Amino acid sequence: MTIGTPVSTPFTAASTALEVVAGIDLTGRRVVVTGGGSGIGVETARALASAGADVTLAVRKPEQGDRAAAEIIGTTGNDRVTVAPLDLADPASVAAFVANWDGPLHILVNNAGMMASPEMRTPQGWEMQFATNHLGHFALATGLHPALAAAQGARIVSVSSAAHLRSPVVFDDINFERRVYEPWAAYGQSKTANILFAVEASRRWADDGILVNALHPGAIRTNLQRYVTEDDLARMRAQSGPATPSWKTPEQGAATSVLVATSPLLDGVGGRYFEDCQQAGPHQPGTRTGVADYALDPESAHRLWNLSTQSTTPLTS
Ligand SMILES: NC(=O)c1ccc[n+]([C@@H]2O[C@H](COP(=O)([O-])OP(=O)(O)OC[C@H]3O[C@@H](n4cnc5c(N)ncnc54)[C@H](O)[C@@H]3O)[C@@H](O)[C@H]2O)c1
Repeated sequence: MTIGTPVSTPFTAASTALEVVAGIDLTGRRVVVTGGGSGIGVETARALASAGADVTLAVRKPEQGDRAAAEIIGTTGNDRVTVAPLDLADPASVAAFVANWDGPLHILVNNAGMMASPEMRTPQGWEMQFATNHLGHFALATGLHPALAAAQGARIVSVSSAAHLRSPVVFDDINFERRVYEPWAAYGQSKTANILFAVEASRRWADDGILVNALHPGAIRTNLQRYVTEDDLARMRAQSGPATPSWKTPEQGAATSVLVATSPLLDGVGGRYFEDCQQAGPHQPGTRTGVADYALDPESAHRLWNLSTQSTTPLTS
Protein backbone atom coordinates (compact mmCIF):
# COMPACT_ATOMS: atom_id res chain seq x y z
CA MET A 1 0.00 0.00 0.00
CA THR A 2 1.38 3.42 -0.93
CA ILE A 3 -0.47 6.55 0.14
CA GLY A 4 -0.73 9.28 -2.51
CA THR A 5 1.49 10.11 -5.47
CA PRO A 6 5.04 8.90 -4.70
CA VAL A 7 7.49 11.67 -3.88
CA SER A 8 10.63 11.70 -6.00
CA THR A 9 13.77 13.72 -5.20
CA PRO A 10 17.14 14.34 -6.91
CA PHE A 11 18.96 12.73 -3.95
CA THR A 12 20.27 9.16 -3.64
CA ALA A 13 21.67 6.69 -1.11
CA ALA A 14 25.05 8.39 -1.55
CA SER A 15 23.80 11.90 -0.78
CA THR A 16 24.92 13.48 2.49
CA ALA A 17 22.84 15.47 4.96
CA LEU A 18 24.78 18.64 4.12
CA GLU A 19 24.06 18.16 0.39
CA VAL A 20 20.35 17.70 1.10
CA VAL A 21 20.10 20.86 3.21
CA ALA A 22 22.20 23.04 0.87
CA GLY A 23 20.29 26.18 -0.09
CA ILE A 24 17.69 25.74 2.67
CA ASP A 25 17.53 28.53 5.27
CA LEU A 26 16.34 27.45 8.72
CA THR A 27 17.13 30.71 10.51
CA GLY A 28 14.60 31.25 13.29
CA ARG A 29 13.47 27.61 13.19
CA ARG A 30 13.67 25.59 16.40
CA VAL A 31 14.64 21.95 16.19
CA VAL A 32 14.86 19.03 18.65
CA VAL A 33 16.93 15.98 17.75
CA THR A 34 16.55 13.06 20.17
CA GLY A 35 19.71 10.99 20.49
CA GLY A 36 21.57 13.98 19.06
CA GLY A 37 24.74 13.10 20.97
CA SER A 38 25.91 10.24 18.77
CA GLY A 39 25.75 8.51 15.40
CA ILE A 40 23.17 9.66 12.87
CA GLY A 41 21.73 12.14 15.35
CA VAL A 42 24.93 14.23 15.43
CA GLU A 43 25.05 14.47 11.64
CA THR A 44 21.34 15.33 11.48
CA ALA A 45 21.86 18.08 14.06
CA ARG A 46 24.99 19.34 12.29
CA ALA A 47 23.19 19.70 8.95
CA LEU A 48 20.22 21.48 10.53
CA ALA A 49 22.55 23.80 12.49
CA SER A 50 24.52 24.52 9.33
CA ALA A 51 21.27 25.75 7.75
CA GLY A 52 20.89 28.22 10.64
CA ALA A 53 18.39 26.43 12.93
CA ASP A 54 18.38 26.66 16.73
CA VAL A 55 19.05 23.04 17.65
CA THR A 56 18.43 21.23 20.95
CA LEU A 57 20.16 17.90 21.39
CA ALA A 58 17.83 15.85 23.59
CA VAL A 59 20.12 13.27 25.15
CA ARG A 60 20.28 10.57 27.78
CA LYS A 61 24.01 11.14 28.38
CA PRO A 62 24.62 14.88 29.01
CA GLU A 63 28.46 14.68 28.70
CA GLN A 64 28.10 13.04 25.28
CA GLY A 65 25.59 15.74 24.29
CA ASP A 66 27.91 18.52 25.48
CA ARG A 67 30.79 17.09 23.44
CA ALA A 68 28.59 16.79 20.34
CA ALA A 69 27.22 20.33 20.76
CA ALA A 70 30.71 21.83 21.10
CA GLU A 71 31.86 19.93 18.04
CA ILE A 72 28.81 20.99 15.96
CA ILE A 73 29.26 24.63 17.02
CA GLY A 74 32.93 24.39 16.00
CA THR A 75 32.20 23.01 12.54
CA THR A 76 29.13 25.09 11.67
CA GLY A 77 29.86 28.39 13.45
CA ASN A 78 26.25 28.30 14.71
CA ASP A 79 26.39 28.70 18.49
CA ARG A 80 22.65 28.16 18.98
CA VAL A 81 23.13 24.45 19.68
CA THR A 82 22.11 23.41 23.19
CA VAL A 83 21.70 20.21 25.18
CA ALA A 84 18.75 19.02 27.28
CA PRO A 85 18.37 15.79 29.26
CA LEU A 86 15.89 13.20 27.99
CA ASP A 87 15.54 9.53 28.88
CA LEU A 88 12.84 8.13 26.61
CA ALA A 89 12.46 4.99 28.72
CA ASP A 90 11.60 7.10 31.79
CA PRO A 91 8.13 8.72 31.62
CA ALA A 92 9.10 11.31 34.26
CA SER A 93 12.09 12.41 32.18
CA VAL A 94 9.92 12.84 29.05
CA ALA A 95 7.36 14.80 31.08
CA ALA A 96 10.12 17.06 32.43
CA PHE A 97 11.46 17.74 28.92
CA VAL A 98 7.96 18.67 27.74
CA ALA A 99 7.33 20.87 30.78
CA ASN A 100 10.60 22.74 30.20
CA TRP A 101 9.92 23.44 26.53
CA ASP A 102 8.76 26.97 25.89
CA GLY A 103 7.49 28.48 22.62
CA PRO A 104 7.04 26.97 19.17
CA LEU A 105 8.85 23.90 17.85
CA HIS A 106 9.35 23.69 14.07
CA ILE A 107 11.10 20.34 13.64
CA LEU A 108 11.10 17.31 15.94
CA VAL A 109 13.47 14.54 14.88
CA ASN A 110 12.57 11.37 16.78
CA ASN A 111 15.94 9.77 16.13
CA ALA A 112 17.06 8.10 19.37
CA GLY A 113 16.83 4.36 19.53
CA MET A 114 18.17 1.17 20.97
CA MET A 115 18.54 -2.21 19.27
CA ALA A 116 18.50 -5.70 20.74
CA SER A 117 19.26 -4.47 24.23
CA PRO A 118 19.78 -7.26 26.76
CA GLU A 119 17.70 -5.24 29.22
CA MET A 120 14.21 -6.50 28.54
CA ARG A 121 11.75 -4.36 30.49
CA THR A 122 11.26 -0.87 31.88
CA PRO A 123 10.31 -0.53 35.57
CA GLN A 124 6.73 0.09 34.29
CA GLY A 125 6.78 -3.38 32.66
CA TRP A 126 7.00 -2.36 29.01
CA GLU A 127 9.33 -4.17 26.65
CA MET A 128 12.40 -1.92 26.62
CA GLN A 129 12.72 -1.25 22.87
CA PHE A 130 8.99 -0.60 22.41
CA ALA A 131 9.11 1.77 25.39
CA THR A 132 12.23 3.63 24.25
CA ASN A 133 11.81 3.69 20.50
CA HIS A 134 8.04 4.14 20.36
CA LEU A 135 6.29 5.01 23.66
CA GLY A 136 8.86 7.59 24.75
CA HIS A 137 8.73 9.33 21.36
CA PHE A 138 4.94 9.13 21.35
CA ALA A 139 4.77 10.85 24.75
CA LEU A 140 7.32 13.42 23.61
CA ALA A 141 5.47 14.28 20.40
CA THR A 142 2.01 14.38 21.97
CA GLY A 143 3.35 16.43 24.89
CA LEU A 144 4.99 18.86 22.45
CA HIS A 145 1.93 18.98 20.19
CA PRO A 146 0.91 22.50 21.28
CA ALA A 147 4.44 23.75 20.51
CA LEU A 148 4.40 22.01 17.12
CA ALA A 149 0.97 23.38 16.26
CA ALA A 150 2.13 26.87 17.27
CA ALA A 151 4.96 26.66 14.72
CA GLN A 152 2.45 26.56 11.84
CA GLY A 153 4.04 24.16 9.37
CA ALA A 154 5.99 21.90 11.75
CA ARG A 155 7.48 18.57 10.76
CA ILE A 156 8.09 15.42 12.76
CA VAL A 157 10.65 12.90 11.55
CA SER A 158 10.14 9.36 12.81
CA VAL A 159 13.39 7.43 12.36
CA SER A 160 12.33 3.83 11.77
CA SER A 161 14.31 1.06 10.08
CA ALA A 162 14.16 -1.62 7.40
CA ALA A 163 14.11 -3.87 10.46
CA HIS A 164 10.39 -3.07 10.66
CA LEU A 165 10.15 -5.89 8.10
CA ARG A 166 10.99 -8.28 10.96
CA SER A 167 7.71 -7.80 12.83
CA PRO A 168 4.35 -6.08 12.87
CA VAL A 169 3.10 -4.70 16.17
CA VAL A 170 1.83 -7.83 17.92
CA PHE A 171 -1.07 -6.21 19.72
CA ASP A 172 -2.00 -9.17 21.87
CA ASP A 173 1.56 -9.65 23.15
CA ILE A 174 3.55 -6.44 22.83
CA ASN A 175 5.55 -7.22 25.96
CA PHE A 176 6.46 -10.84 25.14
CA GLU A 177 4.49 -12.31 28.01
CA ARG A 178 3.12 -15.21 25.93
CA ARG A 179 6.11 -15.94 23.71
CA VAL A 180 9.85 -16.38 24.10
CA TYR A 181 11.62 -13.02 24.16
CA GLU A 182 13.30 -12.34 20.85
CA PRO A 183 15.16 -9.01 20.91
CA TRP A 184 15.19 -8.71 17.10
CA ALA A 185 11.45 -9.22 16.83
CA ALA A 186 11.06 -6.62 19.58
CA TYR A 187 13.26 -4.17 17.68
CA GLY A 188 11.25 -4.81 14.49
CA GLN A 189 7.98 -4.30 16.35
CA SER A 190 9.19 -0.97 17.76
CA LYS A 191 10.31 0.21 14.32
CA THR A 192 6.93 -0.73 12.80
CA ALA A 193 5.38 1.36 15.58
CA ASN A 194 7.52 4.33 14.44
CA ILE A 195 5.89 4.12 10.98
CA LEU A 196 2.37 3.60 12.30
CA PHE A 197 2.88 6.68 14.47
CA ALA A 198 3.64 8.74 11.35
CA VAL A 199 0.49 7.41 9.65
CA GLU A 200 -1.85 8.26 12.52
CA ALA A 201 -0.20 11.52 13.62
CA SER A 202 -0.37 12.81 10.04
CA ARG A 203 -4.06 12.09 9.91
CA ARG A 204 -4.81 13.61 13.32
CA TRP A 205 -2.59 16.66 13.06
CA ALA A 206 -2.96 17.63 9.39
CA ASP A 207 -5.27 20.50 10.36
CA ASP A 208 -2.54 21.82 12.65
CA GLY A 209 -0.18 21.94 9.66
CA ILE A 210 2.05 19.23 11.15
CA LEU A 211 3.63 16.80 8.69
CA VAL A 212 4.86 13.46 10.01
CA ASN A 213 6.89 10.98 7.96
CA ALA A 214 8.97 7.92 8.76
CA LEU A 215 12.18 6.61 7.25
CA HIS A 216 14.96 4.05 7.14
CA PRO A 217 18.34 5.80 7.33
CA GLY A 218 20.31 2.93 5.73
CA ALA A 219 22.89 0.74 7.45
CA ILE A 220 25.46 2.80 9.31
CA ARG A 221 28.13 1.56 11.71
CA THR A 222 27.28 3.24 15.02
CA ASN A 223 27.00 2.39 18.68
CA LEU A 224 23.57 0.94 17.86
CA GLN A 225 25.18 -2.37 16.85
CA ARG A 226 26.95 -2.87 20.19
CA TYR A 227 24.72 -5.78 21.18
CA VAL A 228 24.91 -7.61 17.83
CA THR A 229 26.61 -10.98 18.41
CA GLU A 230 28.17 -13.48 15.99
CA ASP A 231 25.16 -15.72 16.72
CA ASP A 232 22.82 -12.91 15.64
CA LEU A 233 24.73 -12.46 12.40
CA ALA A 234 24.65 -16.20 11.67
CA ARG A 235 20.90 -16.28 12.27
CA MET A 236 20.34 -13.29 9.99
CA ARG A 237 22.35 -14.93 7.20
CA ALA A 238 20.22 -18.07 7.55
CA GLN A 239 16.97 -16.10 7.54
CA SER A 240 17.52 -13.52 4.86
CA GLY A 241 20.79 -13.83 2.97
CA PRO A 242 24.01 -11.88 3.54
CA ALA A 243 24.20 -10.27 6.97
CA THR A 244 26.62 -7.60 5.73
CA PRO A 245 24.70 -4.71 4.25
CA SER A 246 26.33 -2.00 2.20
CA TRP A 247 27.28 0.53 4.82
CA LYS A 248 26.69 4.26 4.62
CA THR A 249 28.66 6.93 6.46
CA PRO A 250 26.81 8.72 9.30
CA GLU A 251 26.67 11.81 7.04
CA GLN A 252 24.85 9.74 4.40
CA GLY A 253 22.75 8.05 7.08
CA ALA A 254 21.44 11.45 8.23
CA ALA A 255 20.48 12.54 4.69
CA THR A 256 17.00 11.00 4.60
CA SER A 257 16.15 12.45 8.04
CA VAL A 258 17.22 15.91 6.90
CA LEU A 259 15.30 15.55 3.64
CA VAL A 260 12.13 14.58 5.50
CA ALA A 261 12.68 17.41 8.01
CA THR A 262 13.28 20.21 5.53
CA SER A 263 12.73 19.54 1.84
CA PRO A 264 10.12 21.67 0.06
CA LEU A 265 9.55 18.60 -2.12
CA LEU A 266 7.66 17.14 0.85
CA ASP A 267 5.39 20.13 1.40
CA GLY A 268 1.93 18.74 2.15
CA VAL A 269 3.24 15.17 2.35
CA GLY A 270 2.63 13.09 5.48
CA GLY A 271 2.23 9.53 6.67
CA ARG A 272 4.82 8.09 4.32
CA TYR A 273 8.02 6.04 4.56
CA PHE A 274 11.30 7.01 2.91
CA GLU A 275 14.62 5.29 2.30
CA ASP A 276 17.73 6.42 0.41
CA CYS A 277 16.17 9.90 0.12
CA GLN A 278 13.14 8.64 -1.84
CA GLN A 279 9.65 7.54 -0.90
CA ALA A 280 9.81 3.76 -0.61
CA GLY A 281 7.57 1.44 -2.59
CA PRO A 282 5.83 -1.64 -1.21
CA HIS A 283 8.14 -4.31 0.20
CA GLN A 284 8.89 -7.14 -2.21
CA PRO A 285 9.51 -10.55 -0.60
CA GLY A 286 13.17 -11.59 -0.68
CA THR A 287 14.42 -7.99 -0.49
CA ARG A 288 15.31 -5.74 2.42
CA THR A 289 13.79 -2.63 0.95
CA GLY A 290 10.33 -1.10 0.77
CA VAL A 291 7.64 -0.75 3.37
CA ALA A 292 5.47 -3.56 4.76
CA ASP A 293 1.71 -3.19 4.27
CA TYR A 294 1.17 -3.75 8.01
CA ALA A 295 3.28 -0.67 8.79
CA LEU A 296 0.99 1.63 6.78
CA ASP A 297 -2.28 0.05 7.88
CA PRO A 298 -4.58 2.84 9.12
CA GLU A 299 -6.50 0.55 11.49
CA SER A 300 -3.33 -0.62 13.21
CA ALA A 301 -2.11 2.98 13.34
CA HIS A 302 -5.33 3.99 15.10
CA ARG A 303 -5.15 1.06 17.48
CA LEU A 304 -1.53 1.77 18.37
CA TRP A 305 -2.33 5.42 19.03
CA ASN A 306 -5.10 4.51 21.48
CA LEU A 307 -2.92 1.98 23.23
CA SER A 308 -0.05 4.46 23.47
CA THR A 309 -2.30 7.20 24.82
CA GLN A 310 -3.56 4.91 27.56
CA SER A 311 -0.06 3.82 28.45
CA THR A 312 1.14 7.39 28.82
CA THR A 313 -1.92 9.16 30.16
CA PRO A 314 -0.12 10.51 33.26
CA LEU A 315 2.54 12.00 30.97
CA THR A 316 0.40 13.87 28.51
CA SER A 317 -2.67 14.85 30.49
N1 LIG B 1 22.76 2.57 12.39
C1 LIG B 1 21.97 1.89 11.60
O1 LIG B 1 22.42 1.05 10.80
C2 LIG B 1 20.48 2.10 11.66
C3 LIG B 1 19.67 1.40 10.74
C4 LIG B 1 18.30 1.59 10.79
C5 LIG B 1 17.75 2.46 11.72
N2 LIG B 1 18.57 3.12 12.60
C6 LIG B 1 17.94 4.02 13.57
O2 LIG B 1 18.63 5.25 13.60
C7 LIG B 1 18.48 5.87 14.87
C8 LIG B 1 19.81 6.41 15.33
O3 LIG B 1 20.68 5.32 15.60
P1 LIG B 1 22.27 5.38 15.42
O4 LIG B 1 22.63 4.36 14.42
O5 LIG B 1 22.73 6.76 15.26
O6 LIG B 1 22.74 4.77 16.83
P2 LIG B 1 23.39 5.44 18.11
O7 LIG B 1 23.44 4.36 19.13
O8 LIG B 1 24.63 6.17 17.79
O9 LIG B 1 22.30 6.54 18.47
C9 LIG B 1 21.14 6.24 19.19
C10 LIG B 1 20.98 7.33 20.24
O10 LIG B 1 19.80 7.05 20.98
C11 LIG B 1 20.08 7.34 22.31
N3 LIG B 1 19.19 6.61 23.21
C12 LIG B 1 19.11 5.28 23.43
N4 LIG B 1 18.24 5.02 24.41
C13 LIG B 1 17.74 6.23 24.81
C14 LIG B 1 16.83 6.64 25.80
N5 LIG B 1 16.25 5.76 26.63
N6 LIG B 1 16.55 7.95 25.93
C15 LIG B 1 17.15 8.87 25.14
N7 LIG B 1 18.05 8.55 24.19
C16 LIG B 1 18.35 7.24 24.05
C17 LIG B 1 21.54 6.91 22.54
O11 LIG B 1 22.09 7.52 23.69
C18 LIG B 1 22.15 7.38 21.24
O12 LIG B 1 22.60 8.72 21.35
C19 LIG B 1 17.83 4.82 15.79
O13 LIG B 1 16.47 5.12 15.92
C20 LIG B 1 18.01 3.53 15.01
O14 LIG B 1 17.00 2.59 15.30
C21 LIG B 1 19.91 2.97 12.58
